[in-house]
Amino acid sequence: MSGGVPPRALTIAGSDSGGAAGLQCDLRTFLCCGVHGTAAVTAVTVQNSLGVTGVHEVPAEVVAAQVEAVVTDIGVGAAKTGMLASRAIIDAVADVVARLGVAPFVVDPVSASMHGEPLLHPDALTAMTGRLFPLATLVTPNVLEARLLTGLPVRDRAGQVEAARALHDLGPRWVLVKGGHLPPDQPAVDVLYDGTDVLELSAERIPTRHVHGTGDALGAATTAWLARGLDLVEALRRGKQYVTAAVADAYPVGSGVGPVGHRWRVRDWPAEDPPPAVPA
Ligand SMILES: Nc1ncnc2c1ncn2[C@@H]1O[C@H](COP(=O)(O)OP(=O)(O)O)[C@@H](O)[C@H]1O
Ligand SMILES: Cc1ncc(COP(=O)(O)OP(=O)(O)O)c(N)n1
Repeated sequence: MSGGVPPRALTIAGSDSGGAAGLQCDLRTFLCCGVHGTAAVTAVTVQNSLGVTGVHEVPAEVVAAQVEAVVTDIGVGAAKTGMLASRAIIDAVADVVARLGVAPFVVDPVSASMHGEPLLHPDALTAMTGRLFPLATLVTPNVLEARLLTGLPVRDRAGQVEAARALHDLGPRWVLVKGGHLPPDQPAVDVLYDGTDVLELSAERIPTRHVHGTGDALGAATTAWLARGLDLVEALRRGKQYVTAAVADAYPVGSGVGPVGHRWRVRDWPAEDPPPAVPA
């Protein structure tokens, strides 16, 4: 990334104090994909490997101001959303993204932590689908979010396709229904739908309990590759490769669920050595 202006990507997301998911995961992934990362913080969560015990929301106008400050000065080649917390924040994000023409725009409709604590007020769901989905290049619900948003059972691949079709009717260009939460005997298959064709992105399910941050890693890597100019399908293929490698590189920290790993991208730095000095 030396010399010249690097590609830039923006995450509009919450902070995970445990460092596994949220904007910490997104910024780490952006770097690992060769992109300068920027962040508009939506909420501060009190979170570790065992779960979320507190949420402090950022005022909606401050979230929008962060987006505007980044877009109008640094520039944004692609953006993603993570935890948006409230209807007011969703409305503010939709307004500023539409006004500034932020695109491509990846919307991960994060509704709960992997331990089940809510990360989105229930009354914000209609704003998510009504305001944000029509602006989205890609929406990336997991199986639980697809159930919540459609009311469909979504138990297998056929259910993923049915949900993707229903969600596509709400206005996004592409829908990806992720398969990480399907039963462990099924492969990790994500279903992509563009209104006409269904494409499967499949990977072997890696047997680990340390899967905190999978959704964010997939969305952020895809956003990074969009910022680098790839088309959606190729960016998503690389995002899927990234998250599969990250799950394979997951590690335990804390006494609960550990994070997916990003160290495979910097393997050339021996663990015992400091990273190269930054020139003054
Ligand atoms: N054990 C696993 N092995 C390989 N890939 C996985 C595993 N668990 C999740 N994934 C992949 O991680 C990505 C995120 O999926 P998912 O866990 O469903 O989303 P979220 O993190 O939003 O709940 C998807 O590409 C999914 O297929
Ligand atoms: C602050 C914050 N944002 C998002 C999440 C959920 O992360 P995600 O990668 O979508 O899901 P898991 O793979 O961790 O289930 C979070 N926990 N905190």
